[in-house]
Amino acid sequence: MAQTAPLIPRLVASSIAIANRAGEIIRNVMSKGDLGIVEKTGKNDLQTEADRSAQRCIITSLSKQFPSITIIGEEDEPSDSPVPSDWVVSEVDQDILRLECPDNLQQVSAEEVVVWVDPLDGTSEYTQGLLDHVTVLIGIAVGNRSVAGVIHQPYYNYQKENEPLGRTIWGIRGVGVGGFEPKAAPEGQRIITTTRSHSTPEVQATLDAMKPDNILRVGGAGHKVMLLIEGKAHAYVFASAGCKRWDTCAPEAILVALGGKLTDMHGKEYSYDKNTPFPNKGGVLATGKGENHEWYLEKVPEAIRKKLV
Ligand SMILES: O=P(O)(O)O[C@H]1[C@H](O)[C@@H](O)[C@H](OP(=O)(O)O)[C@@H](O)[C@H]1O
Ligand SMILES: [Mg+2]
Ligand SMILES: [Mg+2]
Ligand SMILES: [Mg+2]
Repeated sequence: MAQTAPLIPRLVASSIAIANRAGEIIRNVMSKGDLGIVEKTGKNDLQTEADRSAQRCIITSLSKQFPSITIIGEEDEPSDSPVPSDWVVSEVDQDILRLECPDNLQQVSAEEVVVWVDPLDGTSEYTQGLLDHVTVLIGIAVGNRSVAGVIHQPYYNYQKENEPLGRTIWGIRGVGVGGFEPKAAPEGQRIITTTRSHSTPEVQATLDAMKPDNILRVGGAGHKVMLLIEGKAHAYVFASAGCKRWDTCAPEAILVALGGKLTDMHGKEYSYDKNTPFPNKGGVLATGKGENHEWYLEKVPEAIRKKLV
């Protein structure tokens, strides 16, 4: 079966198993208690042993299984960093291989594929114990479009007894989503999710212009999109640079597979081409299925929009 399925479902099937292993590694680092925190260049921009190890697991496993694809990971890691053999995943999720693949994804070649890896999204929150903000993101692009994605939540259910710890959700444009129950956000309200640690006067002014009933300030790009697809928020609004392609590639594919949308503050979709610069300089506007994306775009103050280029 694995040999006969097209490349994109095979990549998703492998990414699910790999993201699960990365999640175990992230939990193990936390349990051992030595996070090995390094400060990177930006505000609240940290890297831990969990980010480094999870990325090694993901990139080594993906490149062994798919030697000709391009893989771009968030963390700068020496290519000869040691990778224990039990971090190299060869399992695949068999259910994904049985899915019907749409015509436009049938013939994709490995050379057209770019995989954007955020081994641990929500690192600051991880170091602060806000564990439900943490995700592992594996986004799959063909050419410049995000077409499929996997979001793993290593700490899903961590405060519940007798419930399985962690879960993995996936989405493929034109196929659908799995691993969770999609839900619409409540009618007659406007709930917006945004940054908890990178706010600016422009970010706040944009939120104010949208007159939300409630603002959910949480960490992690993956976590914020999860709030949209599980019906806890109507829009994710971040009128600032700072987010990167590996933050949005996987969430965008899952959101779009469900009928939502993710663009910059000009309404333009981001390119996920292998040569594209990493920063999402135009900000992030993501809306759930049935939301009027244009309405949110129109509310962005013009002076703020102009700065986001
Ligand atoms: O993978 P990390 O570095 O944890 O990813 C960051 C994002 O780059 C950043 O945009 C998010 O900012 P906000 O939460 O302030 O929106 C941050 O949470 C992480 O996801
Ligand atoms: Mg980071
Ligand atoms: Mg991230
Ligand atoms: Mg990260």
